[in-house]
Amino acid sequence: MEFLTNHSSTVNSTTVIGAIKALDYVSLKSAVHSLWQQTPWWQIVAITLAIVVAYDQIAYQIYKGSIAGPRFKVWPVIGPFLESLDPKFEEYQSKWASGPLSCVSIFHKFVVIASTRDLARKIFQSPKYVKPCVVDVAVKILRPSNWVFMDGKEHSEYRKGLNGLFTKSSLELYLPDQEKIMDKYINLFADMTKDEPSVFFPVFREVMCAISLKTFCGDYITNAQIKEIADNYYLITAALELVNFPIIIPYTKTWYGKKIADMTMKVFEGCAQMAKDHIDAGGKPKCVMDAWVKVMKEARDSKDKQSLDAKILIREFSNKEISEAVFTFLFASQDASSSLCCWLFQIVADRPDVLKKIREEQLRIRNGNPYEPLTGKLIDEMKYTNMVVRETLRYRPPVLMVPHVVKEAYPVSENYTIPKGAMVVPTLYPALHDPEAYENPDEFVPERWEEGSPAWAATKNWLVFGTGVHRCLGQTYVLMTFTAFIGKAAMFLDFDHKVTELSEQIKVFATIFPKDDVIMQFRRRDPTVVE
Ligand code: HEM
Repeated sequence: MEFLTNHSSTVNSTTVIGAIKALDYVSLKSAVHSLWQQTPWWQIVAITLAIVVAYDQIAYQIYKGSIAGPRFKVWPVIGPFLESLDPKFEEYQSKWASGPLSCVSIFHKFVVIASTRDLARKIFQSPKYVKPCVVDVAVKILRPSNWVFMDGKEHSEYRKGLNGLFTKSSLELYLPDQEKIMDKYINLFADMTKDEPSVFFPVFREVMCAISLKTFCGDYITNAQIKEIADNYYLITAALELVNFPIIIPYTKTWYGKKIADMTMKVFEGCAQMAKDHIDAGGKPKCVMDAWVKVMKEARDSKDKQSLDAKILIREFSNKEISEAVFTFLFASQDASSSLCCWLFQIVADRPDVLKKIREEQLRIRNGNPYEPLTGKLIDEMKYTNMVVRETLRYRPPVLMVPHVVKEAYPVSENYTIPKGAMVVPTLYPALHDPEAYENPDEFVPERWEEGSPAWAATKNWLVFGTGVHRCLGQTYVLMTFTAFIGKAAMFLDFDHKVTELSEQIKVFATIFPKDDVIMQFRRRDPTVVE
């Protein structure tokens, strides 16, 4: 009975509240309607804008909490959008110096920048909370099915299958084809600057693209295809600028970028089929595609499939899948390798003592024969040349920062939690210029990489290639290829760098480059002598 009473009283009060609500709604609706009719349009626009700006400022204050960053968003809503169109290295540096964690907000995006070694490492090693992110349009250019967009277990399984393509023993197989391209460009450098110096930024980009394409596709890719891809690759970099329109509109940067990416992947598909035919016919692997196809074949032929540790390789990959993955290798390597190439040639040219030591070493390990073909063993003996490459990577790390997206609220420090959906950017440069790890960090000193030295001991600071589950797949490749390339170039060419007031200044274009684009002249020399 009591239940019934209570029940009926509930029904009654609900009915009454419902009636009041209905009344309220009707009167509220008519009040809003008459207010709408009485208010001039410009006042409505002004009020809406004020609400948006106030919401944006309040959200910024809440997200910012105690970390460093502008007190208010000086430019409402857009934030420092205009500065981000033309990023300046010095502005990045002052941001890193402003605090271990600092922030900016551009449009709706809240970005947290981590500038200490330990915070950067922590972020790289927190796949539970973060994953690497690329600009929106990258998904369209690289295609959504691409492995680089995988996360968690799916990513690590796939990655296991790729690691073997870039081990030292695999890389040794690719050396003969790589050396052909190195020789070709060493000659070209001398020919093209016979009469006067030239700007080398575009030339170094072309060399890097050509070496990568030869490594990935061997002789399946023709010289004409290499030339076409190398000539047009900059359209892909331009399409993937940090600030870009996410929808692909015909004849815009992103449209051209996608066109070149599709064309390149089409070429790779054809190469993948040729690699399959070659390996099926019992051929030896000579390039990355061959190596991949060979492991697939081994898995197919293996009686004991479980004994293969990379289970992912047991399945067959289509030509399209291979082409998409190989495209990501090109994409990941092209800008960073071009940056390293520019700085390496400039730095060596500006330091005749370093150039001389490289030559001495190259001739010594080849027993005086500069034409000795490249092998893994020979590159292992290039200790000093390797130290020069390593020090260039430390002194001018191509990748300054690696943007990540926060998957769930991330307590990155005792006092600060990064909100879900924000971007967090671990930076690499400060760790690589940390005076505690590297004495006089702003000086170029290859000798700091002598075996057993403090620089070697500071493994935690070596963030050139990132760390954790997404660490660079190509790091051994980079050290081997560049050591071999600068070693050969030093023997066969005299380097002359035209130093300008911009040579040591840093330009940010995806990675970093000398601001004057490296003006150089090369002359052929007798490779059998040091002086
Ligand atoms: C100087 C040259 C290079 C530098 C400085 C560099 C640097 C980096 C960095 C900082 C990352 C992000 C790592 C992380 O999130 O922890 C990365 C990722 C990657 N790099 Fe490199 N890289 C270089 C060349 C290459 C080359 C030559 C290749 C391929 C042959 C390559 C393939 C990749 C791939 C596939 C990833 C993504 C790995 C994943 O998500 O699992 N990189 N690289």
